[in-house]
Amino acid sequence: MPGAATTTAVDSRRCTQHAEGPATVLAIGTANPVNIVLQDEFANYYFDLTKSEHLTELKDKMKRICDKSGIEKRYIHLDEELIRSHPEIMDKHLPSLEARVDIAATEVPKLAKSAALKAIAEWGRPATDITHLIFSTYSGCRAPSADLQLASLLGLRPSVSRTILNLHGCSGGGRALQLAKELAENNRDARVLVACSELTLVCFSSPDESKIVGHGLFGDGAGVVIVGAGPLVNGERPLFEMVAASQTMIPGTENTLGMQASGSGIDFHISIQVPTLIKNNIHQCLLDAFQSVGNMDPNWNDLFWAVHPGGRAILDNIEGKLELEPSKLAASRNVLREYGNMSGATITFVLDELRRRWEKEEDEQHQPKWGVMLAFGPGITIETMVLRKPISRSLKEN
Ligand SMILES: CC(=O)CC(=O)SCCNC(=O)CCNC(=O)[C@H](O)C(C)(C)COP(=O)(O)OP(=O)(O)OC[C@H]1O[C@@H](n2cnc3c(N)ncnc32)[C@H](O)[C@@H]1OP(=O)(O)O
Repeated sequence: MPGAATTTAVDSRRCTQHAEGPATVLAIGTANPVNIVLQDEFANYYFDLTKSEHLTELKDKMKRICDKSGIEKRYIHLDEELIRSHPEIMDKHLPSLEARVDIAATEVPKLAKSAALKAIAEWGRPATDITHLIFSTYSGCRAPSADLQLASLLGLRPSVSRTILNLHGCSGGGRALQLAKELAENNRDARVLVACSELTLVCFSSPDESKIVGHGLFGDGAGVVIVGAGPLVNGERPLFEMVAASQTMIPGTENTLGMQASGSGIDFHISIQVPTLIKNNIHQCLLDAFQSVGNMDPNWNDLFWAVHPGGRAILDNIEGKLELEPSKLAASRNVLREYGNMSGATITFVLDELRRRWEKEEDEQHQPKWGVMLAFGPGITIETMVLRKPISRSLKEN
């Protein structure tokens, strides 16, 4: 009977639809715009660009922030030429959201494509083998959105299962990676392309006391990670095992970190309390994460660390609170120094930096086996993922 045959097929599919192994990161690619701004020249560059030289106190404050930021350079798509063709971006009294969204609609997926091509090349399989796409950005204000654009730019199959995450801010990368883990483990043979692409263009504005810290820290970049669970196929190489992931928010902090669309672009707010709030809550958050995998009393210095470098003070506070050796946050500090805070894309750069450091180290035996990834965003939301270095790189041939 056709009905019985269908039921049998559905039941049998339910038994076999899950992956055999844990989700793993299989490849990472990153990209930045070509325009580089040096941090020790940023105050002059920014106040000149925005014709705000007369705001001397604010400019001095920007210099102090830049000096203490731990950043050496940032990549910023917005340059003088773009501003000349869109003067409304500089004038908060003129509507500019439409112009910003128009530019971002092209540039955000384009930057993601550059990162994705590198990740796909490392992965070694055709782009048409991607089954799921998750795109995270704070620049999206239209549909169809950047996920569809990227799928077309990469020639993904029309049936690729797409999800767009919008305005998760700096925790967007962490959120997207958790979703990728769930998809990979629950859908046999799924290969999930996670793309995070961020351009400060949508929130760029002339100097303003309330946004000065963001303008002093944020940069542009895109990171792409390909995630898949076993059985891995010939050529696939696991970089990180994604052991367990969780999201939590710090109660009562809804108004401390946020973004909102306005006529003149995306407005943002970053409270001076953010580093302290993270410091006060990080220990319990980590204990919960490690207890969920049966490790009741982890030694934090035995782990490797991939922490979103939201700002130098956030890294300092985490290091101090957990009494971490200075080397533990070296990958995060290096990414902060070389790129600034690229919001949701930053965590992919940190993972990339970590694995590159491992590749250069000769003494693989003494590298930590377990690690943790942390990303922070509006809420304040903390995305945590317990990671593990893949036990074996020997793969199942097919
Ligand atoms: C958007 C998202 O989704 C998630 C994110 O990642 S949001 C970004 C998260 N990042 C942060 O919250 C920034 C963390 N802060 C820092 O890294 C550091 O405070 C800093 C680099 C900005 C300054 O370094 P510091 O060691 O604290 O120096 P400090 O001398 O205390 O501060 C320098 C100036 O910055 C000001 N400042 C620091 N944080 C500020 C904030 N959030 N807003 C406004 N001003 C701020 C201070 O008041 C001080 O001003 P004055 O010099 O006029 O007194």
